[in-house]
Amino acid sequence: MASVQMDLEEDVAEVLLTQEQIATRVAELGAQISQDYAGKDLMLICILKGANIFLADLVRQITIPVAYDFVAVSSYGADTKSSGVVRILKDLDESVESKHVLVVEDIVDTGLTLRLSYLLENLRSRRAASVKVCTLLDKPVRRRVDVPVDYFGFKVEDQFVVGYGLDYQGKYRSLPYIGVLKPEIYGGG
Ligand SMILES: O=P(O)(O)OC[C@H]1O[C@H](OP(=O)(O)OP(=O)(O)O)[C@H](O)[C@@H]1O
Ligand code: HPA
Ligand SMILES: [Mg+2]
Repeated sequence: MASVQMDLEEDVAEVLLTQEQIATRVAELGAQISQDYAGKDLMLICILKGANIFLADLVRQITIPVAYDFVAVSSYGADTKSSGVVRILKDLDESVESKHVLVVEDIVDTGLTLRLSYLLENLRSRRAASVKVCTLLDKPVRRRVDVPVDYFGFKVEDQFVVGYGLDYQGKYRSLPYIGVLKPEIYGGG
């Protein structure tokens, strides 16, 4: 592995999900979504930045026609805890009217990003035919507000995870697997 990746790896205490485990599960999700949305006008909406790697892999496992667009809503900033304030930084470029929308997230943790952004309500008010949520990781023990998760890759425990798009202070997104950071990295140990 390249030396930059080796530097990042030194901060990882444990690999939680390997590249292979992720790929297998993403393929299963792609197959399920292809079956569920067959014959429908499917549009994936990726929440930047964390979900972009999942989106890129997921769309290539979907075997029906699929479009995608991006929104940016950020709450975590540089911290490991949600600030509770969610800003819309970038809106959709395309209309979702009469499309079956699947919102793609890397992780649903407290649920505040999806809830406080009113993204799901917003998409419904723009007359999407349906609005569902697909997240790679679901961390239900930390949930503070109810969020409908229609598809998930893996459930995770109450640990701050990085890699495969997930960051800590903007770092670690490029790791090909999902790992747990050493507590000393974020002052937790
Ligand atoms: O359910 P929650 O507790 O709200 O946490 C989940 C959200 O937090 C992360 O985004 P972040 O705000 O870190 O932005 P990023 O994707 O640009 O890293 C992640 O990508 C989710 O969007
Ligand atoms: O565990 C996490 N890792 C990275 N970003 C996150 N945003 C919410 N939870 C997490
Ligand atoms: Mg983040």
